[in-house]
Amino acid sequence: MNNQCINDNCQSKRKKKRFVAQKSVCNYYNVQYRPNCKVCGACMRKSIIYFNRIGRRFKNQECMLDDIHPKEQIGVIELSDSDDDDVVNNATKPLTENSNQQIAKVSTSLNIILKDTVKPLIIKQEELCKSHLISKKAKLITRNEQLNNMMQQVDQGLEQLYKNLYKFDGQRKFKFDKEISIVENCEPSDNDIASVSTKLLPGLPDDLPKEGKLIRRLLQVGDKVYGMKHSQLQPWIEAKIKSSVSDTYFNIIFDDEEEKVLNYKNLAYIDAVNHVQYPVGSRVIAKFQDVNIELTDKFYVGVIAEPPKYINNFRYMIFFDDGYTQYVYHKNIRLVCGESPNVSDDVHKNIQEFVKVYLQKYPERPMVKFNKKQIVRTELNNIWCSAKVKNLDASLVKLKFLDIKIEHTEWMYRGSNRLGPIYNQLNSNNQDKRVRGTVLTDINKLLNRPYIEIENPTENEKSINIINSENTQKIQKPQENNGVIKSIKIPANCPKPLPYKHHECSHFCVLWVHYDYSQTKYMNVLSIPLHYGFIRCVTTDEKLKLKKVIYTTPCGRNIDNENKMYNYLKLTGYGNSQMTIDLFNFDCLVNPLSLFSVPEEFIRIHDISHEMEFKSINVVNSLNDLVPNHINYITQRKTSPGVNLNIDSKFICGCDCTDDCEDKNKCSCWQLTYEGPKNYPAIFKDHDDIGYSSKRLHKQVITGIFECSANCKCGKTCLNRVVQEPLKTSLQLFLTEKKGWGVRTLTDIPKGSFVCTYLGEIRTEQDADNDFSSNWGEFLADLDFLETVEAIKDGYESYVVQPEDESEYYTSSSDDKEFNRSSVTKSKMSMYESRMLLGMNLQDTNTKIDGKHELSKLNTQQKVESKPKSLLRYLDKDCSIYTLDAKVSGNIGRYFNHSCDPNIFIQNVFIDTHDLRFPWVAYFALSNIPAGTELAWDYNYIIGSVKNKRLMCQCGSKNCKVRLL
Ligand SMILES: C[S@@+](CC[C@H](N)C(=O)[O-])C[C@H]1O[C@@H](n2cnc3c(N)ncnc32)[C@H](O)[C@@H]1O
Repeated sequence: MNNQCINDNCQSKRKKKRFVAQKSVCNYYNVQYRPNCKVCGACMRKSIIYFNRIGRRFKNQECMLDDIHPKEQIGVIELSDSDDDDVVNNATKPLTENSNQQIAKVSTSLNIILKDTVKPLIIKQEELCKSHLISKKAKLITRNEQLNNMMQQVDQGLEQLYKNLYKFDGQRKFKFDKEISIVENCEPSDNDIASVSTKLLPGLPDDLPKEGKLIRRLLQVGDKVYGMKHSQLQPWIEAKIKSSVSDTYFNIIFDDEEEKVLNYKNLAYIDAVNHVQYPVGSRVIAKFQDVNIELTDKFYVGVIAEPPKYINNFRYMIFFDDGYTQYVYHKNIRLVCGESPNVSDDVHKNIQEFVKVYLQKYPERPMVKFNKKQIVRTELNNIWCSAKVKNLDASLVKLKFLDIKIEHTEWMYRGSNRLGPIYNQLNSNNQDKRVRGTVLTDINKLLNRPYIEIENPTENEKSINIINSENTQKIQKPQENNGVIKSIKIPANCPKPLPYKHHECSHFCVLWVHYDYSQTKYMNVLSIPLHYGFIRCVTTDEKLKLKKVIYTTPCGRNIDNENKMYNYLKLTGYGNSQMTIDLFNFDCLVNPLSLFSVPEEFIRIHDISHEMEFKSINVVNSLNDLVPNHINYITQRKTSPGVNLNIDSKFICGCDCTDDCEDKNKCSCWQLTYEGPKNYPAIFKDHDDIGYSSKRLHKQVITGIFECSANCKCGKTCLNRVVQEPLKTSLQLFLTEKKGWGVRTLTDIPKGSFVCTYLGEIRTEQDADNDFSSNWGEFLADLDFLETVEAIKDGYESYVVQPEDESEYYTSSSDDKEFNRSSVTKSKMSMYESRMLLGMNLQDTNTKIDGKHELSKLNTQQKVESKPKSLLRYLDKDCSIYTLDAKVSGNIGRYFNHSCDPNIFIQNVFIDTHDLRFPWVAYFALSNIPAGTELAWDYNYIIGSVKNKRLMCQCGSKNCKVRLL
């Protein structure tokens, strides 16, 4: 039989006598009452003393709650002192009818007595307890407020500490310690011709007159002149006017006494003009310098093609009649005494058409943009050869021809149609009704191949401005940027990291923060972890003298890189509610708390997506009252009749991964992404660089990305699911001053982040072409994935073949050499097919005139040949190209404007179908993008390709190409 005291903390000896514990005693010790419960004498006394005290208070009408109560709460305070044990014991004794009546009587009179005596006491006690609790509640509220205030102070202190670590100057820029220099987006070194404009520029030469009206003086008998003694392509010789035959014809005598009657268009003044500069288009003779053939200081006839300016070292560019182009100083140029109203009528037939078109279009000049060592297909003696860029000088390029027996190097004008890119553009420049072609990807830029750009005529002025405005530059904010960068506050009641104690991490480390992505709609994406128990700070690594980002996890661990964070998330993740790695960023130039904020009054529409996107996209107009034209906002692509898009998941393969597709070698979807680049080893050198890394994309994969899909075993947190996720970036549609509507980011976007997709209606090319409402294709984007991949093949070997000095290009490994060589041979075949045609039908104008000075075809125009045939031609009839039309139906992606200095790029991604004609079109960040910046991509429009359409570019970037179309 259990003889233990019901008080767990009973101190009395085991042998001491135990009594039956009544209900009230059990209550006092918070033990459930049972008839055989026992209590020792001491513990019973203690409870009786307590109840006596309480009873007295009750009787004296004092608040019972003011007393000291046992620590454990008492379930019931029983006022009766009836002995249940007695009741149980007595229950066995039979009661007589008489005694029953007596009990009933006593009970009634007791009830009456209790009603008269105890009830008023209970009512009083109720009142007392109520006021006691009210005053206690008030005290707790005050205390709670005090604690909240203290919490706020701590938060403010922490925030200040945070700001100090960032050195946040209120205008969002970060300041760094002096010894640290962080170079972002380095310019491509002095190889790049663009860098010429930022080099230290020379001063104005003393002998260079100002611009002004050119006046030709009349020729007098006895004047010394230069005359065309032999032919237009030979040097002009000094002579004297012997007599005038008419106003325009003169009899001249050369030094060797030979006489000739020449028109004044074949005579030039003996001295350089000194009152004004020679304008572009002036007919002149100039000293031609040719180091190769030692033929210097002789005057040849030509036309001024470019005026002297900072960027060309204050020299004139001259198109000589024999086809050469050279820079010449003012002092080495003489004005021809007369010229036709159209100066091109006077030049040699070889360059006549070229000069005519050039002067008509001037100052707009398409030129090939080169980097040193690039290889470019160039015409020489009617044959297309590979030539390597040796040097650059403003508008000229020095090329060394590679696949010819006799060494040949020459300076060429970068706009010459002997250069493959210019030639191709001229030949493919059949004007169209709408924009098309390489709209989504410019292969040449991407692969660092030479490409054409229109020279910016104001470049010269710009470079002067750069020099003069140093330090004094005051950028006036355009009105469209009517917002400020604020730093958001993480609410004080958000979980904060616990002090670190040694432990193994598991999902318990983060379970308590209750992360739920569906609740994050209004948070900056990078601030999400900071709302759920993480802290992020920037510290200086004393050893490396570099700033670095450290996250403190909810369990107090410090993590300083992406890999460790990924492992942490893996260890602590639980199901689908785990955080993904793209919510974290370890770049100290990115601030997860920055938020671009515009005054409320400029917000015209709260959400242009009508809550179809996970993030609302508000429409802001700080310029006028306009709102965007209505569009049918969509979050999935639509198809128009005739487009057979099959997104049945049965037709795509899926992976079996259960590791979030972390092991790329085991994931069959990742392998699909790797497949394309295998054909282009010279372009995709580093296998690890291809595709997503921690859900970010740092480099475009032209051969496409294949994401995991509905058919895969992997879950939502898979590393190969990026573009298919709902919109995470906080975007805003706003009215720009010169480009219509545009899109800006409200938060900092780290480099490589997925921004959003470009959605529209998929239409057949023919359907889009015939639809006049599509206009010139403003909202069309050709799904030109296949064409783009084809374009990589085309000319692939010009990227690989470096026959001149192989050592520079082949890697040291002999295996690699073999690899590259075989790819050269392979691609040469296709090159042969596609390019050799171009060499045919060229006029043979490369004849020697004077035995020394070779006639070049630098500027001569060749007959237009048909475009190289594309593989697409051989594809099935049904494999036509499709177009995304976002004019009527589209998403936020349709509003992104063009910039010549873009901050986002396009990537083709396959998700719901592996039909290569139907990629998803996705935008990714090209660099870290600060909050408040407009997002813009390079439209890659081919200038002049749309009939009757001319569009000036308003992107405002330093490298603006002036024309968009
Ligand atoms: C795809 S839409 C972009 C959204 C457009 N701004 C709007 O208001 O709907 C392309 C059009 O935007 C304008 N645009 C885009 N970038 C431009 C730029 N850099 N300069 C001038 N206009 C530009 C041109 O009118 C172009 O036809």
